[in-house]
Amino acid sequence: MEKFHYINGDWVGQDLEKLEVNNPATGDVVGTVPIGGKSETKKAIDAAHKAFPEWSSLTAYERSSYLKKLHSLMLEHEDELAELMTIEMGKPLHESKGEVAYSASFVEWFAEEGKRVYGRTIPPHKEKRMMEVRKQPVGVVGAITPWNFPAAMIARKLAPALAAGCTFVVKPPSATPLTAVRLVELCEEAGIPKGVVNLVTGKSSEVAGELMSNPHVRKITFTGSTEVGKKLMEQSAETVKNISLELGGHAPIIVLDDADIDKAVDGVIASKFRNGGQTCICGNRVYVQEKIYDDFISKFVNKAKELQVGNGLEEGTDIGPMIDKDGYDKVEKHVQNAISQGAECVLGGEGYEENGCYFYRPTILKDVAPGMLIMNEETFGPVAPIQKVSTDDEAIKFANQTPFGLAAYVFSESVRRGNHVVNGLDYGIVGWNDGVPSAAQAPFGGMKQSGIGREGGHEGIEAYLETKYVSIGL
Ligand SMILES: NC(=O)C1=CN([C@@H]2O[C@H](COP(=O)(O)OP(=O)(O)OC[C@H]3O[C@@H](n4cnc5c(N)ncnc54)[C@H](OP(=O)(O)O)[C@@H]3O)[C@@H](O)[C@H]2O)C=CC1
Ligand SMILES: O=C(O)CCCC(=O)O
Repeated sequence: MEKFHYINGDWVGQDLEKLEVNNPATGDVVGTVPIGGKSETKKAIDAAHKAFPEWSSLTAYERSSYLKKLHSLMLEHEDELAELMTIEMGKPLHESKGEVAYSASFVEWFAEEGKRVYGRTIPPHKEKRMMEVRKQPVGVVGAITPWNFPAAMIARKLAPALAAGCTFVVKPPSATPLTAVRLVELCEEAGIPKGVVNLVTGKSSEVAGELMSNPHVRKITFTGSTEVGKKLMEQSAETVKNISLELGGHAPIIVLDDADIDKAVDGVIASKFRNGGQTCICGNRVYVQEKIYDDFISKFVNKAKELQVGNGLEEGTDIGPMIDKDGYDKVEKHVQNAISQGAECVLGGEGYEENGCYFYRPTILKDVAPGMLIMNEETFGPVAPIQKVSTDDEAIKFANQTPFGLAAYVFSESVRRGNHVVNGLDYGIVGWNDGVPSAAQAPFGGMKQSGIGREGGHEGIEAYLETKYVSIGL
């Protein structure tokens, strides 16, 4: 499968050197994309800049109808998009299907939300004066996206940007560019005018370098590691760009002793093992109160041991491959570090290599301590470390111990105790008796070093709007 750049409505880059895309479950080459650099990115930005006046002057209703067409096309192509995603990223096919529907839900939500970009009037402090607040699109948007959600992380940036009247240049990840290109093909099929959506694949230092330094780009939206996010924040200072960052997480899961244990086990499995643990809001560590500690662990192990590891295309697979060897090595390092410092492995604890591809078995560690690597650094793999805690306040203290603040979870049947924990958590998203809180209509994003800004919900379109205050003398 040969795919290309999409710049100003043309598929280009046929003459450039190609990057091979591998299936992480088999090692097979499944496609190629061009290795673009500064000059291709500049052309894409110029096209987006040129398309901006016309696109931004359409009515919200006109932009909405393009997005609705895109939404229908995504659902029409659900099976094909899902298969492509599994082939290049590895997640089980049923999760890929879920991701296509999830991605389409952002397009649908923002097709409607664009119609609700309201300004306001302010009571003046003087006679013969009108004061009003208007909203306008921020301008050309540069989006840099990660491999773990190849479709959703583009859709939840592209849809609000386009709905707000912005034009768009996306740099997808090198590991999973094919799904991104297919989505952009559907944008073309939906009739979105040329120059409004552009895509450049290639060297992140060069493509992102141009996006960050080009003065025509007014907004950068990034999902990925905290390390790269910090670099982008520094680089955005030069041209003072509006920036949204959705960065790493280290989600704590607190299971209080009044929790419904079966419900908690299901919630922890859903949170922890979705996408093989390669999700920024996945539970990274579990705190369980002493009274239910042994009972919870035994039920958790019994359920988790049924999870099947393998090729995501095969029926029955629950956990696909790790994205690459670096991802696998990080998981192995965290597990070994915990065991060497006294944690007990009660399930899994190892992975395997097959044809140069890396798989990790669902793993549960008990009696983990706060100082271990796994309790502090993002693991991004199918490992659940469990620490025993006594009081609710002790659980809150440990939950807040890292510099991350994206998602956290609490399982409790008590309104008073659950609410106390929710209030104490320094996190942008909290699932209370809910292991999968994400939804297009809700704000998604983190506090502390997990990022800046929110995607989804009304906040998700605000991120692509400027506020203009107008004072009118009458
Ligand atoms: N918040 C989240 O959802 C995610 C968190 N992570 C965390 O990050 C770890 C590493 O994953 P990784 O894929 O390397 O994440 P990165 O942050 O490196 O990659 C995310 C995106 O940023 C691009 N990128 C990489 N380096 C730069 C740079 N210097 N300047 C601008 N853009 C850059 C990548 O491009 P390219 O692919 O071409 O290098 C990709 O498009 C994971 O193990 C996980 O802990 C990872 C992915 C998502
Ligand atoms: O950044 C991620 O890891 C993707 C988040 C998936 C979700 O929206 O739940």
